[in-house]
Amino acid sequence: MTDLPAVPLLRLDPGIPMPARAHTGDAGVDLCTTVDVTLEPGRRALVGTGIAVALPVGTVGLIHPRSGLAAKFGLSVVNTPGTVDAGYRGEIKVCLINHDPDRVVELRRGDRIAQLLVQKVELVDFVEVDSLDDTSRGAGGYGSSGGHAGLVKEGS
Ligand SMILES: O=c1ccn([C@H]2C[C@H](O)[C@@H](COP(=O)(O)OP(=O)(O)OP(=O)(O)O)O2)c(=O)[nH]1
Ligand SMILES: [Mg+2]
Repeated sequence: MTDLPAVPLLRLDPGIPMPARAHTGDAGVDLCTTVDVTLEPGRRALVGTGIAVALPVGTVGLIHPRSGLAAKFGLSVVNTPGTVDAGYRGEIKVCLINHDPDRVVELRRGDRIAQLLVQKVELVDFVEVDSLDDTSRGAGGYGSSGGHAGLVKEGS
């Protein structure tokens, strides 16, 4: 399903299973926490996954939240998606955050807490210039195309 060779993966914690896809064709492999974590509302924690990888140059690992945990418990990743550089050989870690305003999130060692996607990435160079070409968007951004009126109620 890919023209890339299998990615070398070191299991730093033998008690944690190989990352795996829940279903054939899934974009990501699930990552587990190596530690129990209790996250009070609004709190975050950096947790280990027990794995290290050697991604091919020209690819990047992206750490995404799991949608089920996000929808059910408000659990997400602070820096989503986390960036795992091809040259990184340390343990992949995940900076989890509890976005739920009221409920504590309790995670146990071995729970699947996030997912790792591997994508090809262009390693472009940058060249300094004096001006940029004209486009219809120009410098417009951050809502310049409209569509936000009425989304926020007066006084909120
Ligand atoms: O969710 C993440 C994000 C990053 N990393 C590791 C792999 C990545 O290659 C390295 C550096 O990440 P990043 O470049 O996002 O962090 P930084 O704050 O810029 O650190 P550095 O100065 O080390 O680049 O940390 C993780 O294990 N998990
Ligand atoms: Mg960096």
